[in-house]
Amino acid sequence: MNTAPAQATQSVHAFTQEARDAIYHAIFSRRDVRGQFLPTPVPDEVLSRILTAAHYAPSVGFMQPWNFLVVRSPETKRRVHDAFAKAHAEAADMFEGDRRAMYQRLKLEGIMGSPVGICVTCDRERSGPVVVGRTHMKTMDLYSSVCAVQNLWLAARAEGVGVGWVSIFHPADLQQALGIPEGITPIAYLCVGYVSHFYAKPELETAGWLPRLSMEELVYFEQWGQRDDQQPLIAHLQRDQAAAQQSRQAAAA
Ligand SMILES: Cc1cc2c(cc1C)N(C[C@H](O)[C@H](O)[C@H](O)COP(=O)(O)O)c1[nH]c(=O)[nH]c(=O)c1N2
Repeated sequence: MNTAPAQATQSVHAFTQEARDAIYHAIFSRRDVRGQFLPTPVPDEVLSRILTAAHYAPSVGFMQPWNFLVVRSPETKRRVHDAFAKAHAEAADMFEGDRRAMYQRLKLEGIMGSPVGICVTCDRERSGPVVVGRTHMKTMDLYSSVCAVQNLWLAARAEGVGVGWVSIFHPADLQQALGIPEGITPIAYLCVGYVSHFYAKPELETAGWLPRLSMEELVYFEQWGQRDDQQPLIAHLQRDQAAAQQSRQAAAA
């Protein structure tokens, strides 16, 4: 992907081309990993870098509402897996016909197979009831913890470590499995570990569950729903999405 802006608009603050390429490479080759985990332990120095990256995420009112609960024991993982299995069986019944059969064939977790689990949480009371930026949109603290997850996910990809997000739980069951008190919201249970390979495409895309959407369908101008193919931005988006597709294939090869 040609990530370099035209020379005239190059910011003096921009990273070098090599550094920018590395960032985009992490973004486009990051995958949700469910099944290719290796038993190789993730060294603490690597885990520490990944968790520190998570902690440097943006947060509403600088609330930093997250905690990171590291799970290594098979007994704890088993409890988490039991909670998943219950919700997963219920989830299958929510899909109809062919979709149900297809859902049942999907692998949607790597809880026992990954060496480390990390539960990212949100403490909604962390900095008191009135938070800068959360005064009117109350879920901003939850989104902040999600930002931490994304930082963690990208840092892990750069370290060659796979991450798989599991969200098929009754939250109360996950809380019970991990001893998380009622006032703390579980945001993500992440399966973390080295992998044999990263797939080029999302597994749900490969399975035919859903395709990747085109950028030009998603970008509106001035008013909701207003598309404009004549905007020069659209041609750039088409080129960059095509390049992103190619770069992920090259990365997988
Ligand atoms: C909030 C949230 C929750 C979940 C996910 C993601 C996110 C953002 N994903 C992963 C999801 O299926 C995956 O990101 C998409 O299919 C796109 O694939 P890549 O992440 O690009 O590989 C996910 N995957 C899975 O196997 N079991 C799950 O329960 C979940 N839950």
